[in-house]
Amino acid sequence: MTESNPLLSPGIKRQFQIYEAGLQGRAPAHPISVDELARRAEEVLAPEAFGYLAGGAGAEETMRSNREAFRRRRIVPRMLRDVSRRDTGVEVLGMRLPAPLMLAPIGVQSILHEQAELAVARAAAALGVPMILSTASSRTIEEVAAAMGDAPRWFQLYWPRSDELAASFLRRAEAAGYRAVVVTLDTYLLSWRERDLQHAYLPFLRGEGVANYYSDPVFRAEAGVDPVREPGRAFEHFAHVFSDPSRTWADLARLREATRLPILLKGVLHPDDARRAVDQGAAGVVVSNHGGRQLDGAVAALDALPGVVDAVGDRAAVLFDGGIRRGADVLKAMALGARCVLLGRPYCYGLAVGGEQGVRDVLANLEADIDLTLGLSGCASFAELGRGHLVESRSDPSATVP
Ligand SMILES: Cc1cc2nc3c(=O)[nH]c(=O)nc-3n(C[C@H](O)[C@H](O)[C@H](O)COP(=O)(O)O)c2cc1C
Ligand SMILES: O=C(O)C(=O)c1ccccc1
Repeated sequence: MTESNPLLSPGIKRQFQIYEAGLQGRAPAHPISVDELARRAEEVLAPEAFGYLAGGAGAEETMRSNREAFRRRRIVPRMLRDVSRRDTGVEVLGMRLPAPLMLAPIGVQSILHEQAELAVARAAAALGVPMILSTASSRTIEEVAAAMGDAPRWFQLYWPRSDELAASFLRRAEAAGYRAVVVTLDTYLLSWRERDLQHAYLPFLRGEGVANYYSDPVFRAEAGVDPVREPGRAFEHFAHVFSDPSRTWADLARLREATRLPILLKGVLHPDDARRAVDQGAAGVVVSNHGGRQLDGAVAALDALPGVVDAVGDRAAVLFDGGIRRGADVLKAMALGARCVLLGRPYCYGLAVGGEQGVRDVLANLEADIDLTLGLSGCASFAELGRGHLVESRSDPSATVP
């Protein structure tokens, strides 16, 4: 009955679904709280896989500060503003999204679930949430596209040492219907990750996350070996070609020439870098510190957002990731000027615990929470939201001194 009422918003529908199931004695299949879901993921995953997923660089200060920056900001809601009909939709690079949400590129998902990126792709397609597929995925560009039909998808590029290999990845992504390229800039070196070092665990060394490389004709030609017959030598070439720390802004023009797709640069934190990205033709930037997994000590992603938004203005889209866990986080990032946010670890916890259904539940719950949070802030759409809806408290009220 509640399902068919057209006046009910997605948030209210989801609440009723869950409460009505409760009347029939059925509890939600998966934890509603992302923190609880992470604890469940820790139970089902091998310790080294969970450590890889949940961990960050160094002392994990930046990872923690991503969350702390959200806690420091509080919403000041407005009253009596007729929010009976709400629209959580936004437009990103000409694409209409039901909510300001996309799936962040996350590599090597085979360490989390047997269906890996295919389960995530199906969940994303079902909910209309665009997926950004990692270069380091465990399933290929083409396999993931086939699992998505015509649902929206972007491709994340780890910019390899070889321009020919980069061009080949971009050709494959174009041919497989990916509509934009997100070039990740912050991973030209692998950071010092203490959990992974303690477990002596690196997924690639175990043959994970190399599917797009080993299936690529240019990679195979350049490696000069058949990855199936000589996995050791193929891996050596992968390690050599994966990234190039000597790259500079001057290289960007060549990358742009290699594709017709719009390019976004991910890992931008400084306003001058954002300006430079846009000056050189980027369609957007993703304000991100890689979920605190790269430079420990780096600024919290949310603290970097307003400066980048001011530098870019309306010349390009500013996307955001790092620490998004619930609707209020999405609202705060949007209030500071993000066009939309990328969700990282939470959907992977859902994948680990419940496969495709686990990811669907995470997304449906978050979309519901976004709808209700927008309404309770006194806004009928994100166009009504601005910096005036936030205050910053001087210190984190829940911070603890260890
Ligand atoms: C296990 C793991 C793998 C990741 N792999 C990639 C990747 O292949 N490419 C990329 O651009 N970012 C990658 N990231 C970073 C995410 O895209 C994103 O920036 C980050 O997870 C956002 O923070 P959150 O997890 O707090 O939401 C990875 C993150 C995690 C946790
Ligand atoms: O682990 C990561 O954070 C990450 O970005 C990555 C890098 C290379 C391959 C797979 C994932």
